[in-house]
Amino acid sequence: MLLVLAGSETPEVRQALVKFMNKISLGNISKDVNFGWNLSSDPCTNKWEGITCDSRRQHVRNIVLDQKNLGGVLDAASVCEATSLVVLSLNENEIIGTLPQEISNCRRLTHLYLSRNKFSSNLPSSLSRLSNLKRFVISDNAFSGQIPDMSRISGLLTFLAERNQLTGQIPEFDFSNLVHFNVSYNNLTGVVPDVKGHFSSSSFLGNPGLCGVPLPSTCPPAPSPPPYPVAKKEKVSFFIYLGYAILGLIIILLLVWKLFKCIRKKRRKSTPKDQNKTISSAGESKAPGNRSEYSMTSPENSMLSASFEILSSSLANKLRFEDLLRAPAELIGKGKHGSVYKVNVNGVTLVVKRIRGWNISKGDFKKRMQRIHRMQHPHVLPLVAFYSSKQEKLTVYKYQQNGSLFKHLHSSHGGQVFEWASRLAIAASVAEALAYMHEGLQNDDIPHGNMTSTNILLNDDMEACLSEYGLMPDNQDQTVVAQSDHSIREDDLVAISTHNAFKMDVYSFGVILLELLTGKPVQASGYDLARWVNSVVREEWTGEVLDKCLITDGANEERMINLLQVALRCINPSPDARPHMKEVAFIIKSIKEDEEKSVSVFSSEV
Ligand SMILES: Nc1ncnc2c1ncn2[C@@H]1O[C@H](COP(=O)(O)OP(=O)(O)OP(=O)(O)O)[C@@H](O)[C@H]1O
Repeated sequence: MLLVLAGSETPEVRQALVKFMNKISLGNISKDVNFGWNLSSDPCTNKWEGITCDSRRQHVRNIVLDQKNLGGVLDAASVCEATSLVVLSLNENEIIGTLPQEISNCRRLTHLYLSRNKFSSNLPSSLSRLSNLKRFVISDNAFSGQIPDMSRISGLLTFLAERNQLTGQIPEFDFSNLVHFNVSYNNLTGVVPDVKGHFSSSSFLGNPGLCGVPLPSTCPPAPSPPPYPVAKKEKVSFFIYLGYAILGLIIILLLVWKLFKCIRKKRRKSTPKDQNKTISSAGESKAPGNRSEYSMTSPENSMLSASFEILSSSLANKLRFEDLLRAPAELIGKGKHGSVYKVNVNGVTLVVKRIRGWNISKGDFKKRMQRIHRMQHPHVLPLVAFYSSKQEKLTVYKYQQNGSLFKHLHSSHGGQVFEWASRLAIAASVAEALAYMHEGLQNDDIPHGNMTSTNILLNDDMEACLSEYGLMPDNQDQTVVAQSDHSIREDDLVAISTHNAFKMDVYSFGVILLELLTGKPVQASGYDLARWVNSVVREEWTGEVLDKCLITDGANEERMINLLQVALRCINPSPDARPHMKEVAFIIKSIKEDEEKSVSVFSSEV
């Protein structure tokens, strides 16, 4: 009779798995009906012991055979025929022999647990090809030889190899990423590598030939290089030349110091003259942190002031355009559309964005800024004032000392995790704000135009505010569009309509969600976040894109995946297939509510 096993592993895979089981169990266990591993059944639909499959019960994902009294050898070539295998756990058995090179055929393997067995011989060099590996545990075996180079496995979180017979030096590891690392009680030698303060001596103890921090034994000084046989005469002339060189250096330093003093004197004298520069010729500092002075010529004074409008009533009494221009300004950034200055006026710290090259009339700019200002939302940073002349436009906002989302995601905070709940709250606030603005400004054709994590600022209560709404020149800056929407081909640019510009905001918001979920910057040295996430997800390794520090911090993976699905919809290459921000905001709000409920249930249980 022909046995038909619908939607299951192929006969070849089943055969390979049974072969693996025969070898690892020394041929005894396949006869044991309780294990159920045989050719007339299917590992997923007939639930072979120790096997779990994917949700559609088609492919083997995990093999967990801990404490099963297995005393044979590991046939890696056979078990890796199950190409979707993610977890292989064989802890606490009596398995003998080697870990074969063919283990690298298990390309998707993320967890490999082999502790407390009788494995021996060298670890295979092919381990470095298991690029998805997160946890590797081989403690309490008799592995010998050198630890292979696993530094290319960027997602490795655990490497536990204590109580083996490993020799040689500890190779390079990405210690800033590793969460668990232990090579104690082996025969390793040499200097302990820089573990960046992440691991204590207990990870290295019991290796008599190891030395250096964090172990108590200091390493002997490196042998000094053999003395260079220099003739006495040569030595003397060397010192003479050295003397000349030092003298020359002192003279040069003296000259530079004199020159510097002269320039400073001249500058002090010429300061009153420089203050007559107009705003359009005011010097821009070349690097953030330098100071530059705004100032204006008196004949134009009244004309310039007339183009200046204050919108925030709380600052209206205090702020005069002249004060703003005269105040010392610190350049804090140069973006695609101009420069940003931090200015202190009458005790209030403001940010002035100087927009260049926007071909919009004074009147249209004024109407646009007033329209945006009327929208008011708690998560949109209000405009304090604006200025418009033919050559340039200025917008003024209150300075947000907690900085941008970009800064919080991508700068180090002393090892502190930017926690999942905060990231989700930011996603929800920004989605809500953007949905509100889109709805109110749809008829005026004013999208945000430049949604980036640098334009999401955190206020004094660490709540997200959307900044610089509507500052992108309408459809003018096509290269900006092309840069931020990677789905748009250059020859399609002419076709970009305002409708698409709103959908562009949705795309850019999706990318911000990816930044929140992965903790990775949008672009760095040739790599592109949206493209990378799409490629990993296509390979069905969805969970792999999530920020590791969130996972180790106990963030809920299911809700992260839900948010990832929203992000993927937003970055759909086809603008029309992207959802409206209103729908996006609704979904994120419900994910956030789920999160809050689970936290409150958890705290009431505690
Ligand atoms: N109101 C503000 N308070 C504090 N920091 C701000 C404020 N506005 C802008 N910044 C910060 O100033 C820097 C420069 O801002 P800018 O908007 O020019 O840069 P960008 O967002 O990288 O470029 P662009 O918006 O032109 O694409 C950014 O780091 C931004 O987060």
